[in-house]
Amino acid sequence: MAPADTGAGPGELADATALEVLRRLDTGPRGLTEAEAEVRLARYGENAVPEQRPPSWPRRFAASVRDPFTAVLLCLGVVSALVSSWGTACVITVLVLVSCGLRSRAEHRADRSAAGLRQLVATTATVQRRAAPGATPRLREVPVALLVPGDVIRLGPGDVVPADVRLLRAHHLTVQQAALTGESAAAVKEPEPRPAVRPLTFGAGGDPERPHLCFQGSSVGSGSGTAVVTATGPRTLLARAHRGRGPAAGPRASAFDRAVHGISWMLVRFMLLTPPLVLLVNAAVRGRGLETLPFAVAVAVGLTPEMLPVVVATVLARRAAGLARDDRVIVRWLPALHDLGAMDVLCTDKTGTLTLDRPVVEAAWDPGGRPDPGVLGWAAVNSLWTLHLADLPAPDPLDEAVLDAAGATAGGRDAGRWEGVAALPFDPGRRLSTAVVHRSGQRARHTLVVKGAVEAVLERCTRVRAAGSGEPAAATRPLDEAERLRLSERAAARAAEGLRLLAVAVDERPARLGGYRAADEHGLVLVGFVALRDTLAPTAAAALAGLARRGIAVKVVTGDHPGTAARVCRDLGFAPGDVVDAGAVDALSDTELAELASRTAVFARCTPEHKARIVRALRGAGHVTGFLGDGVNDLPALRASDVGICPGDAVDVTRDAADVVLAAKELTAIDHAVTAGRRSTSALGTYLRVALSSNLGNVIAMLAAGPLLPFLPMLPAQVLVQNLCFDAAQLAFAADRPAPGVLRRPAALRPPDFLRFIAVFGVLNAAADLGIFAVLLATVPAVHHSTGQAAFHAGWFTENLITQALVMFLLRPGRGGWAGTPAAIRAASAALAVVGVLLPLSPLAPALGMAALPPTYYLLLTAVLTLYAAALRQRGAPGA
Ligand SMILES: Nc1ncnc2c1ncn2[C@@H]1O[C@H](COP(=O)(O)OP(=O)(O)OP(=O)(O)O)[C@@H](O)[C@H]1O
Ligand SMILES: [Mg+2]
Repeated sequence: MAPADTGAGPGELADATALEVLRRLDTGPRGLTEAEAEVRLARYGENAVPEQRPPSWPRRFAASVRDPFTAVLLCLGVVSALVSSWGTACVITVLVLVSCGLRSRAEHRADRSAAGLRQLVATTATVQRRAAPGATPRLREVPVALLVPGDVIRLGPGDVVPADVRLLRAHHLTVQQAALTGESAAAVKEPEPRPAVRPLTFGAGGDPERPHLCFQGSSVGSGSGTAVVTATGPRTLLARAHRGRGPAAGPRASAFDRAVHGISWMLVRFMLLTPPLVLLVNAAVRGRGLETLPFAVAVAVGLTPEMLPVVVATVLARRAAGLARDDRVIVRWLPALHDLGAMDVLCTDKTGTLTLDRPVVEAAWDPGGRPDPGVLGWAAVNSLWTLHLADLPAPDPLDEAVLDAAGATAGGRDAGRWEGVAALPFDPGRRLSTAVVHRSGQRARHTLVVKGAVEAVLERCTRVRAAGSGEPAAATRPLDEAERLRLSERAAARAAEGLRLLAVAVDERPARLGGYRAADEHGLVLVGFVALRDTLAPTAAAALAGLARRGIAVKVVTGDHPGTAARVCRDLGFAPGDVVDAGAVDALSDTELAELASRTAVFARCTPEHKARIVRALRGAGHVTGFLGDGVNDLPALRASDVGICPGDAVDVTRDAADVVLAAKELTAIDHAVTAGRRSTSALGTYLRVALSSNLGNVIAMLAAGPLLPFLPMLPAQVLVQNLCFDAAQLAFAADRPAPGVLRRPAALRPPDFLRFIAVFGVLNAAADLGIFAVLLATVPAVHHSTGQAAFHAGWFTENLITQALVMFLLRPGRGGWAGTPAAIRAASAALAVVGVLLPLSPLAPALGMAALPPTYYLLLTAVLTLYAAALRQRGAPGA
């Protein structure tokens, strides 16, 4: 029988019972058979997540047209068409088309080079399927794309909900649904439907506020659940919310966006001001009317760095493609590359990032510090039953290590004689996990078995087990403050050896019917400690050293014990200084925290919120802050950072939120990513400085020429041809290779720095132009007649192109000059100079309104250019 058509999503199933939903989907709690899943896949298609689909060509093109420069160019085009200045309108149209085309192509290329890698780190879902109708169901990881309606899946901490689902079972499940609702607080989910509290604003797609429904794109924060898939692919709520919208914007407004927007809007204002200003000056001084409008528009076009979007996209895309190819680093959206280059602080988590998170149990002791395998037995009871009862898709590495080690011991075998009643799975806020169990056949008494961070467990204990591994109630004594202190000092001493410590406590109570909550974790009896050793990530030490060389301050922010954190840092050759316990930061204001954070290298015992708050404080203090982490507890900090980085084996939600994924797991790849970021920023900065200062110089010269000359200094067509030549030559900056010195410090695009630079060199450029005006007025015969004016125009055209060619290599930072300039830029600037000299002498000259110049002009031009080059050298380029 075919399942009910799930095209309508869970809307009509919203209030149905779990059984009813399973029946309508023609499935059962044991899941589908592989054969049935295949049939359904053919029928419903793949379960593609909307934002992972690459945008189509028309969409990409449309997105590039929305750029402010393109928009202003189009406005100028419309103005030109209105005054029938068809030549200008055509040139503008060509500029827009070429710019958008080149930009789309660059982005498409970068996408393609990362696509292969994205497959490597693609998310999977844990699905329960059967080989044949009679077979037992097996849990299996399948690519998210292969899920079909009716599949039964497991959800655990760190999972991204892969499709729209209806819960069948849940244990303390919380999900974050920001992707759908924008609400960042976690929502509690449970299988019992509650009637809608408000009308279904989400139409037939279902309502994220319903507790028994989870939706594609949400992330599991804590707890676990089993659910049946109700809608996949284009039928999910997320897909429907996406429909009709362009590709999803980047995760947040980054430092790059702010910089580029700052610069863009500054220029757009200039450009909009230019035409009225040119008209006004010409009308006031020379009494010219609207006939100067085409010229005014051409000047505004000349000021526009219309190739900026292309150069940005090409530079970033080229670097991103290089990183994907050579270092297997995926830059999920291009502006993150600039932020990597600008990053001056990197906060990193410890477990799973600097260490491998494959701990091995090293010892277990009773509270007196004597070896005691019985403690491990209790820890194993906790691990086994939290795992079983909470339906976790995969065990936590700590639990896995405990179970591995206990398997061989008597305590471990003993674990099987208990039966589970309830479980409160681990969450990084509580730092505990609890299993409630009873002995086989003895249902009247429940035993709470708690394990977790030493301080978290100790503060919930009131008694200590005296000795031996017998029943918890056998021989206990009260736990007073002095003993609590002694126990935590002993634990701290072991942590300082680099061990990860867990405290284990139990309590026996009369059985009860109601469920258990975190509030029940009190009045416990401490039974002892389990110590685990984690291995350092092989590339972590080299990566930390590399970051220090790049001028990036590293801060370790971990949920682990201060002692363990300090030791791991020392083993990695990183000085921990005074480790701050994150509990102490709660009382601090944001400014106090920022001050503390700037001089602290290690924060321990951080909750996920602490990690995020530290990142926000550093950003607030003006640092471009990166965050490197792999776990669910890193998610808020990753989102709060300027650039979120995660290793390739991070949990799904973290990978989903990161801007940069290190697919090869090698942390040293961060160094290459940072270098790539700084290189691209340097190339963009050079392009902007060169393009803007010469454009500004030309505009100043044209404005000055209005009152000085009885004729226009250049015809509109000439302004546009010159502009096209500049644009073509400046595309070479996409290939810029900055000097090594540039890579030693964080590099960012800062609008105020640009303004200062552009103002100085713009004026210098205008001075050279005015110099050449004087030369031309002195050397060109009959300058008041049309032939003389054609020669004048040619003279300025030649000078403009050569000065532009000069700045292309004189204004590069670091080792500038001819020898230190990449071949592509040398070739482009030489070509520009050649065109500048030859075009006025070529057969094309009359068509463009230019005429040949007298030889004395060339002599004097050489003098002006020499002076100009000397001035450029003297002012020096930035970063030299
Ligand atoms: N499965 C677990 N059961 C009980 N306690 C746990 C479990 N996992 C971790 N803990 C305890 O909770 C503490 C905090 O864990 P959390 O996951 O927040 O950080 P972490 O893994 O120690 O470090 P990092 O933040 O560097 O990843 C751990 O140091 C450990 O003492
Ligand atoms: Mg971690």
